[in-house]
Amino acid sequence: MAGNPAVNSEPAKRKLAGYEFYREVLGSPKYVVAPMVDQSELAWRRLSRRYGAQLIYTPMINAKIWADSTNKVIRSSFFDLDTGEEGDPTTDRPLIVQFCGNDPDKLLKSAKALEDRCDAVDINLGCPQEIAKKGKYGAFLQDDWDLIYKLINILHVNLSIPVTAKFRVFSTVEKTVEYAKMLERAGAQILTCHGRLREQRGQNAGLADWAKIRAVKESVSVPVFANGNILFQSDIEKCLRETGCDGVMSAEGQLYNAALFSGLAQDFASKLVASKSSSSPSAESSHSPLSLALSQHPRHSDLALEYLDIVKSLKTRTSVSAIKGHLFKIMRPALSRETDLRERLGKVVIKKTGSYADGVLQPYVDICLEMKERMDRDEKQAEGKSLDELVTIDEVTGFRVLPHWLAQPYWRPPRPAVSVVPAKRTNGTGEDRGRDEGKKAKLDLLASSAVASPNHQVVAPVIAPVEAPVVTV
Ligand SMILES: Cc1cc2nc3c(=O)[nH]c(=O)nc-3n(C[C@H](O)[C@H](O)[C@H](O)COP(=O)(O)O)c2cc1C
Repeated sequence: MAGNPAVNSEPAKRKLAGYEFYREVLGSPKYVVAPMVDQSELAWRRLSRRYGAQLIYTPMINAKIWADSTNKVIRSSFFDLDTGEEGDPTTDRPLIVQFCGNDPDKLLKSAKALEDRCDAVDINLGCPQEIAKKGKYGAFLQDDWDLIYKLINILHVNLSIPVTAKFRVFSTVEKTVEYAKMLERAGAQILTCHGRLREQRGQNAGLADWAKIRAVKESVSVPVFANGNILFQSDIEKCLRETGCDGVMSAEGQLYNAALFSGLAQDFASKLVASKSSSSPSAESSHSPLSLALSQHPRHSDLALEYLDIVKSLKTRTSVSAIKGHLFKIMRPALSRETDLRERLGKVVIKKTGSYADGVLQPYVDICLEMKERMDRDEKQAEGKSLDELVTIDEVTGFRVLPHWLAQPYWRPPRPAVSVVPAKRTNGTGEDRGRDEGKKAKLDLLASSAVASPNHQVVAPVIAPVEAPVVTV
């Protein structure tokens, strides 16, 4: 049943709701890939599912543009209905399609067009960008609760599938909780709580506040996903424990390492470890630190080539900007040293239309193959050393840096300098940030995680792409 007793209007026909929907339709996903403009596209979703992602959101679709446009090219740049690949029941599910917008009728019209191609429709209430301010959507709806209620409720009542919502926190726990309850009353059947404020974006992104996420989880009865502060696998378990949430959603951490979730879902673990350890030069046991590292942090040039193979195999056209963006991020650990390859990657020009058959993507493939050759060379040179010997600690953040041939998170040097404050809670949030204890941070932060060592909280280790400004939508 659409069983939220607080909901005003009941949907026209029965559909699963809340935990029933979460379990029976979605399969109780814990490891979730975030909606990302130009980055959670079909090809990336295929790759991510191979590496343990259990639920994925599409990039946000502008409901006004979709509803107003009859142009097939424009529409298919958001979601390709023709090939049948997007939302395919066997290869692209579970899938949540995300929309942004501020007009209930247009939102409904757009969502109706895709309701048969996904498991739920999400509303983006978190985008803090200028473009969202101008268009009055995303986080800029945060001040208009009546409108938000209408946006959610019209989908709740009229769609055959559930509606969900992704939102940012307010400056107080009380207001955040009140807001989350309103979203639930309106009919949202899953809430994703991004633990940052609307103002925390770009260089000021800072840390997400897990305490607020926990308060949200405790105050609603629908499933809640926690979003923010996930760089390494160790952060995932910690986040689930400290927020009590049903799942963890990652955006940037997963973009830099598509294997962020690998091995976490049980049935997936054995498959992955088997395939990766067989190609491990050391042929160590699958429980050895090295093979563990390889399953969680595969060789990035392999991931890049695998991604390109997927792009080539699809009838759905992946945008050139998406491909380039992914390659820069995936191979980032080595691009800062292989500067000629970085330059070549930046200069590749591919036509913005047409199929990728017949070697159109060969310039990218060549760069990745060249990268692979160089990484194999470097790895060979390190043969005989244990992973522990190869791991270094970033001077500024104190985080682990794995060998440069392995996929791993990237964080830009924090601005201003890393600040550390005594932790009042152990949730690793930025809520109590303040005093700058300068270099002490470097010594304290030998943790393998994005969030804090037990006694201190890091402020501002935000991951950012090297080739483009940060987008925290
Ligand atoms: C490249 C990129 C594109 C994004 N696009 C969207 C989007 O379309 N919709 C949305 O709700 N959030 C979007 N976001 C925000 C993420 O979904 C997520 O809330 C945010 O990055 C915080 O998660 P993280 O700390 O794991 O990166 C985007 C983030 C990035 C990095």
